Amino acid sequence: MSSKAPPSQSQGAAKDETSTVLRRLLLSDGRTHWKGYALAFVFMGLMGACTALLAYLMRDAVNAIFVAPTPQAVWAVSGAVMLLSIVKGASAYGQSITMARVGNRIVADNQKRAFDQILLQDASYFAKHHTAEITGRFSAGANGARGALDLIITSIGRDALSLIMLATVAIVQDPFLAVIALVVMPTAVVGTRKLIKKTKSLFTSGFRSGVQLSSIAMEAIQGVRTVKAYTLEPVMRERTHKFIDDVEANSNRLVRTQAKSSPLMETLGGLAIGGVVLYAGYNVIELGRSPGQFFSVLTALLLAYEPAKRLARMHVDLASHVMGARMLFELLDAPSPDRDAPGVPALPRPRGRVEFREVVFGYRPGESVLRGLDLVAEPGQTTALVGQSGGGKTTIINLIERFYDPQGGAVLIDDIDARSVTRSSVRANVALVSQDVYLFSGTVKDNIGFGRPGATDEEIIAAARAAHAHDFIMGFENGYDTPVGEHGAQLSGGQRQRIAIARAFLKNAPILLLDEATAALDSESEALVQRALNELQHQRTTIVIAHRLQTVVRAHKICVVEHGRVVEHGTHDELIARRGRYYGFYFAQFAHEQKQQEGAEGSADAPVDNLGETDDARLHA
Ligand SMILES: Nc1ncnc2c1ncn2[C@@H]1O[C@H](COP(=O)(O)OP(=O)(O)OP(=O)(O)O)[C@@H](O)[C@H]1O
Repeated sequence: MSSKAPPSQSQGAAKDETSTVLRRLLLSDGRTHWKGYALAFVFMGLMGACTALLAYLMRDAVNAIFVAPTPQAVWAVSGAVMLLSIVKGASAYGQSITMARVGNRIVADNQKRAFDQILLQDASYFAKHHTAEITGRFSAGANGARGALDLIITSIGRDALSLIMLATVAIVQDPFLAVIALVVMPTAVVGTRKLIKKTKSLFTSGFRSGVQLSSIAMEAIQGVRTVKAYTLEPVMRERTHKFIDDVEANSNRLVRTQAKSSPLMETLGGLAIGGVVLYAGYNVIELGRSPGQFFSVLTALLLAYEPAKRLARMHVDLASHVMGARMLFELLDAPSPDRDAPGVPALPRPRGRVEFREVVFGYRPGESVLRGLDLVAEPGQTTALVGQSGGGKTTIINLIERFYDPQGGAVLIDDIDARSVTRSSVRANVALVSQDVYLFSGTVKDNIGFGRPGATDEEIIAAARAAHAHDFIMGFENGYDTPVGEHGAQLSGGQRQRIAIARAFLKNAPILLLDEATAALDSESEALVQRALNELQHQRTTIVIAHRLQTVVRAHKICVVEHGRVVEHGTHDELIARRGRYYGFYFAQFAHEQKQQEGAEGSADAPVDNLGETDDARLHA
């Protein structure tokens, strides 16, 4: 199947797209900042007028010096030239300051809008799009919007205005000479259409390779421990260098394409000036006319050269900005699935009963992960989810947090369908502590404080004490003001966990979700974290995912989740007595741990805590 549209159609579409993007930019950011742009326009008009007057004065300057030398005239002309230059310089300053301020504001506004929109995306969006692509759109988009508006305003305000005024000077001085100048401009614009198309496609492929480059560089940096541990440096270097080369080659192609409009202008400009010299020479030498006129037109032409060149390639330069702005609009126009419908009430603080009623859910169409799952977690009790890997335990947690909504059945909190209340009110009543603790750059205090923005220092310290984190925090030289490093890199796994638990203490939500919170810790850290967790669970509805069954034997209820259903539930003793799936898991794990303790060869590599890897035959032994 060919993806290429017929040339005329695609050209039409590209033109349409450009004008749609520009219209939208002018009506949104352009309209918002019209006062700033109007001021910049005034400065640009002044600059154009000064430029034109300078060209005009060339006639009097030449005549006052060479044709009929008069000291007073020379003084007058040079004074006027100086004055005009001062006004022009001041206007140029005013114009660039105004444009920069407006431009920076547009970038800032659009980045805010884009970021807010990113936050309104749901978990599936982040699963589909790489972080580098999202951040790339975020910055390229905002800068594209600014660049496109900048270019249009300066092209019209500065270049077109200067050009018109200079053309007027040329016409006033010598209409015939002016005609030569006026022929140049439109001719120079012809032939840029192809360049525009090429620029757009190069911009898009450049953006793509840029995103790929940032993503692999980002991954290599974030996963630097794995890279070093597996001596993957050469592989990473090769992959990254290849993308860097691609980006470089693409940038060179883009510059070459955009620069192609210059030689055209260069040639035409030269021809025009040559023509003017010939005509003027004939007039002065053969017909005895004053050279002042000729110099004035020549100056006007020379001064018109740069703005004309910029105008001639404006369309080509605009193309990449338009593509950037389009990316921004695509992001801003994306649906906001994580936004609540207007008028949806908030969930009142619940007692914390969580019920899954025949819940059906899949991440991808046609692939059910939860298949009519029923589950009840009673208020104030601990309910453990155990079962094979991929059975759907984390998915259950994702649905309670409303990271996703079920496609069938309902998740109820105190008998209220979670979909009928705002997402933020559901999340405000749920605290999640998982194996991968995410710490933000900032201090220990900031990170605990995220549990409840606005909490006082005393409350933060109390939460840290409850999480058995206070002592190690006070052991740091700067105590609570110690920076945690990127992603908490300056803390140990157990310390990060306890900060996360302190955050959950501070949040004080009635529902607590623990997703294998102690799985990654050594036994010493685990004991401390477990103590903190036990205290955190007190009087809260706790749903805990655990692969290490020892950690959940005291749970009020244990549910075995398999293939998206609860296949067995009860207390540890009940399930052991039943001799079903749980019984098999438990004894297989118990036997495995004992074997490990005895130092049995070969068993150390087998996963202790991953029920999915356990042999079924052994389970039922
Ligand atoms: N974002 C996602 N997109 C598509 N499929 C997903 C996504 N997250 C999970 N899955 C799939 O859903 C199924 C259930 O995953 P889930 O993480 O809930 O299992 P789990 O019981 O928690 O497993 P484990 O014990 O290994 O953590 C798996 O088959 C997994 O591949």
